[in-house]
Amino acid sequence: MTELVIKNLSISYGSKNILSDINIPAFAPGSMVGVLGPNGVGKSSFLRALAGLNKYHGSATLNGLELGTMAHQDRARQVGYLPQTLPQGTSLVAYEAVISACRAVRPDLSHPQAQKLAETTFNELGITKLAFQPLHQMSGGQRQMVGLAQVIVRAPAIMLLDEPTSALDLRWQLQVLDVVRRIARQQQGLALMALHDINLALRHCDYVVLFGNGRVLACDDVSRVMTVDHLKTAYQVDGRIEQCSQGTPFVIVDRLSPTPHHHRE
Ligand SMILES: Nc1ncnc2c1ncn2[C@@H]1O[C@H](COP(=O)(O)OP(=O)(O)OP(=O)(O)O)[C@@H](O)[C@H]1O
Repeated sequence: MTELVIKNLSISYGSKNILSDINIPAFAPGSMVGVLGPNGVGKSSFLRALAGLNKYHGSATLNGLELGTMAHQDRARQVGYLPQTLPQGTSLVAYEAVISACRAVRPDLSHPQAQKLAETTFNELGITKLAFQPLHQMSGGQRQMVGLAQVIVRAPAIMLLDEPTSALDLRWQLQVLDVVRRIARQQQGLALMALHDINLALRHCDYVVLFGNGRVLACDDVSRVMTVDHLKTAYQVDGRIEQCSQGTPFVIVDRLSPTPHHHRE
């Protein structure tokens, strides 16, 4: 059971307000949640706040515990965060990096158990070929997948993934989102993912939180969240919401909106 409840949350840097009045009711456990919105709206800041890396006002509780003040070790166990840009990496090989991520927060596992878990995770993500490659010799996409493996082995209640597919080609985007979905379902946890590709989000998420103009424009079931108005308000584009032959909504962008809404600084 994983319950994330966000009430009157706001995030600012100094006197600069980024997001305010964020109220998000609990999502059904096992859900994939897309965090969408234009560049600079605050998606990363929001995920970082939930990960305990940015201060916030208001409340964000995980199973009743305030994320901002949770003990470091508890948060490391409960909250898995994948940053947007991963460090260049060390000369550690992927397998070692994943095992040490696991051992850091799961003293419950013996070394052989951690090894087994790392192997299973590499298999599941389809990246066994990378296991013995040093991180600093990897491509951006390969490092992104190893970073995700580090999150997955920790088996957190919530995964906060900042653009987890940004460096991945089409096939790997699907592979990664399928694995994240399976894990979220199995563990009855939550995966919150900042995504730029609206159609990828509409296809893979259960819910979408859409930020625009410093607040939540919409937070709803994926089938209802995206509207022509929201596209215009959030992204200043004119577009349409169509349905593909399999019933999934998708967005077609026709043009930039002729009368752009005020752009947030
Ligand atoms: N450490 C910081 N100090 C001051 N301002 C910051 C800091 N980090 C981010 N910002 C500002 O906060 C706003 C939100 O940034 P954030 O990275 O959260 O947006 P985003 O929605 O993730 O953007 P993108 O889609 O481009 O990654 C931006 O205006 C950015 O300039």
